[in-house]
Amino acid sequence: MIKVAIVGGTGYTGVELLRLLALHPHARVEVITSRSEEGVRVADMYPNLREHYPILTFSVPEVETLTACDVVFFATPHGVAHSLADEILQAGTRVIDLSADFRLEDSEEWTQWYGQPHGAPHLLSEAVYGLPEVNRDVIKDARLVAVPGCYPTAVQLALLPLVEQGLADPKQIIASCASGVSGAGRGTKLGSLFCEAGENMVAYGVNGHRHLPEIKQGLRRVAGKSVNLTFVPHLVPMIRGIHATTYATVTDHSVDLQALYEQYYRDEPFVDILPAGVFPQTRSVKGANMCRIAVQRPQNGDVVVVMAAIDNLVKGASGQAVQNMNIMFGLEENSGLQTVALIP
Ligand SMILES: NC(=O)C1=CN([C@@H]2O[C@H](COP(=O)(O)OP(=O)(O)OC[C@H]3O[C@@H](n4cnc5c(N)ncnc54)[C@H](OP(=O)(O)O)[C@@H]3O)[C@@H](O)[C@H]2O)C=CC1
Ligand SMILES: CC(=O)N[C@@H](CCC(=O)OP(=O)(O)O)C(=O)O
Repeated sequence: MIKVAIVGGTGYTGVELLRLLALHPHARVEVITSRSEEGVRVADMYPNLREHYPILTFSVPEVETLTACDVVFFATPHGVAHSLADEILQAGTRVIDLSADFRLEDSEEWTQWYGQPHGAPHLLSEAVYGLPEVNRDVIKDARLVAVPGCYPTAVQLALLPLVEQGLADPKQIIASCASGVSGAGRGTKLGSLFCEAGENMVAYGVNGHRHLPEIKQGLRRVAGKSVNLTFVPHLVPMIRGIHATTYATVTDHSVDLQALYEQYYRDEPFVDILPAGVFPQTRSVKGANMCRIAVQRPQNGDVVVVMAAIDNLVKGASGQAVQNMNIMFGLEENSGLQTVALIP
């Protein structure tokens, strides 16, 4: 059994890790941290988990308690993994970070977007970007994995085949995305209140969202050159879900894009290319570690529209984190991830 510690267990991605790992055949959560709920049993805070974690209790442990585990997940705000990752890695325990601390390869760019100094720039060269569809071979041997953000997961999976094959004009790619409110985390925020977000749709970060450099970095790595991306996120009245609609100008009209996408993702357990004319719905991935994608070139014109839907807390965070753990520990990639989406 892989011994797991979760730092930040009371947040939405933390409890989603608990849900997925509860049924994982080869991993057991031994330590779960929280400063605000120290001493409270998981079973008392999250009644859906009662029978799975009857005695596990939130704690504020010494770092030695974390390093007694095989892997530590960080489900914390930016900056927390910076301060602890080095010591944990030095003790021989692996780190899977759900925050953005190790996603950008350039520490100065990170500082510019996250508004604080990078706390562990010396670890960036070994951090592996945990998008298995691109980096599976490197993830296998990684000690430190940076799990992609939710929007970056959806947008990159939507665009990878086009960009890698040089079929999208890099001068102008657009991603218009919508997120459920759980994307903002569990902390009290005015914009997450029911009366604010419950019946409303609003764009934000239009002048520059911190996921923009992450998506551009990922696309640049597969394209071998920079892409000019316009990224506009929206908050919509859902609890979970990301829907990405991406637009690109096609450079070669002779390519059968449906066939390209089916071929590109044919061996991917967690990417589903929908049949032509069927479009992804967020409810078709709710609770599941799955990205459903549709590709369409309206009226056979110059523009291709690629749509992707994920659950921000699963393929957009905790499910992808468990997928990374499975790869790092040589397990079946779908261990503990065979959940079926909830409709309605
Ligand atoms: N929500 C989402 O859809 C996604 C989130 N992410 C990223 O995952 C991370 C967690 O997100 P989410 O679960 O939504 O966040 P939440 O705000 O819901 O939870 C944050 C957790 O971190 C703990 N925490 C806060 N500050 C510290 C600290 N200084 N030291 C230790 N623990 C701390 C909190 O517990 P306590 O205060 O009790 O210690 C809480 O358990 C973030 O970096 C987020 O950006 C990534 C993809 C998707
Ligand atoms: C709705 C909402 O507020 N979403 C968050 C993104 C959540 C996420 O995936 O981001 P990180 O892991 O990079 O923090 C936002 O726009 O900042």
